[in-house]
Amino acid sequence: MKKQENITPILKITDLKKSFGDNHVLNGFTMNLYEAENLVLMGKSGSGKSVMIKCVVGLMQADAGTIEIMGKDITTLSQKEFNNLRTQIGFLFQGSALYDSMTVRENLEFPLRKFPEYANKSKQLVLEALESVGLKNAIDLMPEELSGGMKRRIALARAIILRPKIIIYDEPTTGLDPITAKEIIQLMIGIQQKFKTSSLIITHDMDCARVISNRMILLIDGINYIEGTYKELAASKDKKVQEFFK
Ligand SMILES: Nc1ncnc2c1ncn2[C@@H]1O[C@H](COP(=O)(O)OP(=O)(O)OP(=O)(O)O)[C@@H](O)[C@H]1O
Repeated sequence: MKKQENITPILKITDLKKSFGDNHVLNGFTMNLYEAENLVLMGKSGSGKSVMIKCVVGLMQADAGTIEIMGKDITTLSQKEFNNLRTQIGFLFQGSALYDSMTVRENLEFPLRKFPEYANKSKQLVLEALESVGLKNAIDLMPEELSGGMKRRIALARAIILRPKIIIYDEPTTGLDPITAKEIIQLMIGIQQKFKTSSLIITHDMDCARVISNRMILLIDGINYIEGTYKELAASKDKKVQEFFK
């Protein structure tokens, strides 16, 4: 992989700290996400991955440290500026999180509602997003009529509908059978290539990490304990690192 040191990261987290009483979850976590890369973040259950993401999207305030999205320190932004910046981030949540009472079309239109500028284009954006995940024909179906893999695809279509620069995937393959999981991984790779998005992928799925990652970070003891390619990390002699590759 090419050297990234001289390129400005699209997401830059520096020395992030967050504690809940005596529970020191993030102890100076630092990471950079670069343009058009697939970065996998791994950490044991309870290691602070969700806390970190919540800080990035403004759902939680860090105790210390900085978060820069596309060169802007989020703590210095007004709510309006921050909301605008957040449209540059798409999410694929654990378990797809579709609204059960809405059709696929309505689920996809939902993130567009807040933006009057998309009112005229919404039909086209919905169709393009569905086409990107190969499910144009599912537009009028209800979520209950979709398989788990289809739901995940629709959730992915919703994540990319505003053409975000960054996509955060939270456990994208959890709950899927191995074949469907592979299909979703291939789709994620395809989307990254088509839209040149930068992806931060939180996963416990080693197969997913091996196939998709350009780079990996292990969140251990509240810090970026080690980062490198899958191969580099898999070859580590460090016991804490080896535990992930057993
Ligand atoms: N709002 C909160 N109040 C108190 N403690 C919290 C809060 N949110 C998270 N924590 C604690 O922070 C720690 C990290 O939780 P977090 O949800 O970030 O883990 P995670 O790495 O995402 O785990 P998993 O892989 O299971 O999703 C846990 O000890 C959790 O109990």
